[in-house]
Amino acid sequence: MSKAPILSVRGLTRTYDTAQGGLTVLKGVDLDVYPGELVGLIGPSGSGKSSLLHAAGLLEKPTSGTVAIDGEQVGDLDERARTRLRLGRIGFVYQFHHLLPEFDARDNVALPMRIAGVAQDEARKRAAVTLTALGLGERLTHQPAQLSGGEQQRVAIGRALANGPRLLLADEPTGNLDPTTSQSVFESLRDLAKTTGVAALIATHNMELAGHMDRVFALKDGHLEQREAQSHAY
Ligand SMILES: Nc1ncnc2c1ncn2[C@@H]1O[C@H](COP(=O)(O)OP(=O)(O)OP(=O)(O)O)[C@@H](O)[C@H]1O
Repeated sequence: MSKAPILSVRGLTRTYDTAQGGLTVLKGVDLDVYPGELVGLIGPSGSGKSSLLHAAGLLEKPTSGTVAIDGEQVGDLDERARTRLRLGRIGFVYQFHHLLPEFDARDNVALPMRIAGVAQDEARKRAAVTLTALGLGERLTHQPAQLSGGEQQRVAIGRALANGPRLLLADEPTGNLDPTTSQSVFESLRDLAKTTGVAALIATHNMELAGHMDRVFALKDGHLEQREAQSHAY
């Protein structure tokens, strides 16, 4: 691939202190994710997928190794700079959407823009455009409880993309959805990655979805092993 990677991880290790001593879950992970690319991260429960996402998303510092976002090494940044980078350049999608129940769909998506300093009218306008692209143009003023699970997860994707991030990190984004809904939420995510050029790293237990990503890596004994993405059209 000719373009520079958006996420570049080198020699990443992560050891947790536990009552039984140090538990090393990542033992030297190298990974590049490129613009517009969807990379699947698979592995059994406890293999370290979330640990890798948290380090890549600057939520936690690795024990050793480096993380670069858009070529910028983040290891030496102070907490304030990391927070700014996270807000502006990284979007997160979780298994459970964590939407604010008292906010409607549009305001949930507008919120990260408001935090980044965008005026309310403008933030709402942009949120409406994003939600319309996600097929929710008719649901802008619905609160999360008035939306289906798949719709809620689409709002969560819209919120993750609100500030035009370069990197999207998703932890089981379709984990609590039925297969058909899960497929259509994944397709929305894939379309957005392709149109916006965001680089996406997606942890999943769903092998069917993993097969539709551009590349797939399995975490095994603390290391990444590339797997063949058996891509076939839906
Ligand atoms: N803060 C922590 N302190 C101690 N151990 C931890 C901590 N966080 C995670 N672990 C352990 O590290 C291992 C990897 O956890 P992680 O959440 O990264 O796995 P995962 O692959 O995302 O699992 P799952 O698919 O179940 O979400 C697990 O054995 C977990 O118990």
